[in-house]
Amino acid sequence: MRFAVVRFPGSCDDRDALLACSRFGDARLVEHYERDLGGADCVVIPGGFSYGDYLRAGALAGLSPVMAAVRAHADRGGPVLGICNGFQVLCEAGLLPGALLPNAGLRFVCREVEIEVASTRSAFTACLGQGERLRIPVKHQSGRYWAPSQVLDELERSERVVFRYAPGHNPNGSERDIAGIANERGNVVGLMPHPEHAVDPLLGSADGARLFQCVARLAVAA
Ligand SMILES: NC(=O)CC[C@H](N)C(=O)O
Repeated sequence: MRFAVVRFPGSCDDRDALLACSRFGDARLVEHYERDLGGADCVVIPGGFSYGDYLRAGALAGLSPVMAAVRAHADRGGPVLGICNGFQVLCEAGLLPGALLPNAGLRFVCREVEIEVASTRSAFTACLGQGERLRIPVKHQSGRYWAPSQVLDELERSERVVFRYAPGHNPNGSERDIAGIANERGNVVGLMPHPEHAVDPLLGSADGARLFQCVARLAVAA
């Protein structure tokens, strides 16, 4: 599998994302000004503070030239994973519904949390167990997932809530404990926790590696 990790000015987790992807395939950086993805099979939009989070986190990155290529890739059914700032970018670009608002406590949170696999109907969770718990760190100031209640109902009904914070682990006040969601086809996933920071027991957890492993395994099976 060929992974493309998209980098914007202010991205800061691109190196960890490259490391995580390189365990399961080839991984290369694609810059925000590029207009094609170099034949990548899977796109990862990493965490950080793209464009300094000016205007709203992810808003300016969502307008970058590279996002047209990401959108075309997603429209073809290609897998896209947005992590933290990447999730914010995907929401701002309209590839995922809803928005990431400032944390309920109005503080930056940086800690390990437990999340549960709420749906296996996505390219990154199809190989995981329903209800399975993963230990993964969060670090953000605008991580409170919000969408109108009809949208939340529809996300739940169509099994597009992919990850939930385990009881007592919601760090930001996200609606319905939502930690990650998917688009209708299940090929585009965004989540606030950072699987790329949890890919080795030396880091405290290797649970995050399973998302990258899953998408690579599906590609081999296809
Ligand atoms: N770790 C990150 O990706 C940070 C996300 C984001 N810019 C925030 O703090 O809200």
